[in-house]
Amino acid sequence: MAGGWGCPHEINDTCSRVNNLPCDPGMKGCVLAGRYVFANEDKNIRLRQKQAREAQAGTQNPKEAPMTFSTTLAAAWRNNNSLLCVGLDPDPAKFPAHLQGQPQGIFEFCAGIADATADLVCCFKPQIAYFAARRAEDQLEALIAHIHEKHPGIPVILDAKRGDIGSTAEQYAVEAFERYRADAVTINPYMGKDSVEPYLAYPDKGVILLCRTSNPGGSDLQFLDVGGEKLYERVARLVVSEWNSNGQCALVVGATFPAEIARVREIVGDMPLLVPGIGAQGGDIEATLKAGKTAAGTGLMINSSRAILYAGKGEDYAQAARQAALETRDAINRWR
Ligand SMILES: O=C(O)c1cc(=O)[nH]c(=O)n1[C@@H]1O[C@H](COP(=O)(O)O)[C@@H](O)[C@H]1O
Repeated sequence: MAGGWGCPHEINDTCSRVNNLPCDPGMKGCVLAGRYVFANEDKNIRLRQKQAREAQAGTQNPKEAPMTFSTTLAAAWRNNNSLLCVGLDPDPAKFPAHLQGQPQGIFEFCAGIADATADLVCCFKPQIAYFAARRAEDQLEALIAHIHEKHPGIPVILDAKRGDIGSTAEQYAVEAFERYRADAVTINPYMGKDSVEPYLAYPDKGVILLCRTSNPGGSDLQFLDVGGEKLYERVARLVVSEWNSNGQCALVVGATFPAEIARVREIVGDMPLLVPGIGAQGGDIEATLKAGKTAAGTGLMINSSRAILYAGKGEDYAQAARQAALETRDAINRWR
């Protein structure tokens, strides 16, 4: 017998998609990642899953207008002819004088950068710590809403690097996707599949897992041998073979380690890679492209934050950022 109000699962059955939580007909639906899923919402989830699979295979029906992270990213790669991700890491100490001490200065600074570069990027990546450290979460919310409204084809990745047990991860997923309305979020895979499932339960959203990070200390754990392979290789294999059933996953691989970019590309096929580490961290653009581009010349979100944000120090900071973004996009495109 089906649950109340058209719940697609059986009463007292379990929802196999997330944590085997029990169906709850009394709540008019079944429990999914702490939310209640109604029959029509469930249908939408199935439709979006189908669209994501078709977009990956290139067989989507244009009339169905798929709106997943993967399809929006693929369209931005194409429409803006760009693999550049501009990272929004606002540090007020580096702001131009006219924005220093302004109550909405963080929003103003980042919105200025976004408006000046939106036609040159494939995505934006705000780093949550820069906002939270200054009690500016409301400005982060406003910034993401601003980007959605003014630049609707450009996906926003919330860089939060979350990772916790399932029940807590459910709250982080609500924070990223429902509070901030991000299109994707960065996640630490260290606690395993059940810690990632609450994010995967949003099949139209991107889940970007740390694999081979750009910092020197990344080698402390990610380079450990685990039964004949390196830990980062195991992460890549797990994600592509077991976690990516909705086609919504991507991996972080630093531009500072091109040999590992090549190895990850070998393991994951065409899965998108978020590649931070060019610009301020000194990663090499040519080596990154040679190691990481797909056969179609895409597959990468190459992040630069400080080198673009602080290219200029005056009132024309956004124009200076645009010039830096343009040069970086073109330097990337030279090797596609
Ligand atoms: O997940 C990330 O974005 C990330 C992963 C990584 O391995 N290395 C890394 O630098 N990042 C982030 O990418 C951005 C790099 O900034 P810049 O070095 O200024 O370009 C920062 O927001 C970092 O938090």
